[in-house]
Amino acid sequence: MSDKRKDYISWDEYFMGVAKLSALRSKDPNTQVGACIVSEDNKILSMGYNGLPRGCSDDEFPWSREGDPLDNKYLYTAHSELNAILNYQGGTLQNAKMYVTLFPCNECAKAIIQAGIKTLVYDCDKYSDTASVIASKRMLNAAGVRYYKYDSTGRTVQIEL
Ligand SMILES: Nc1ccn([C@H]2C[C@H](O)[C@@H](COP(=O)(O)O)O2)c(=O)n1
Ligand SMILES: [Zn+2]
Repeated sequence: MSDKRKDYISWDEYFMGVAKLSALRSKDPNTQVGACIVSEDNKILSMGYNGLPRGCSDDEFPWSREGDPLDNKYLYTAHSELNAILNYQGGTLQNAKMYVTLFPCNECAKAIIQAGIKTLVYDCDKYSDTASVIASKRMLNAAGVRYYKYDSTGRTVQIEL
């Protein structure tokens, strides 16, 4: 009898990998974010990436970061975390875990808390100094949502698409 494979990916690598793959669907030219929601028993429940709401054309709405608020992306883009929550078609996300490639903003933190998600695993935290992320952490702490940084193994995978 042969031994089992030893170099299989861990649960964290698997789910953060799915979040990273989801991010590749984003049309945002500056920051692509992906999220993957997982049940307590490691089943994938939902995924999302940042983009425009349904019916709002990727080619007609702005992707710029600057200028008049009505002419840049910020008022229009739906964040990956919110999309993952809204994409869920099942019952409840109570006690679920979210893997996300970028630390959630304050608005997504509210949705995460209200959805009953209890654990958050994030990769990048490049906006940690902003009021949005500081407020997000304040709310997650108050609500008892545990969060920790993804501990990357540095392993790379190549997938032919
Ligand atoms: N946790 C987050 C944070 C941001 N987003 C989205 C919103 C925008 O599409 C983009 C950020 O753009 P930037 O200001 O870096 O040019 O990422 C998200 O989905 N989740
Ligand atoms: Zn957000």
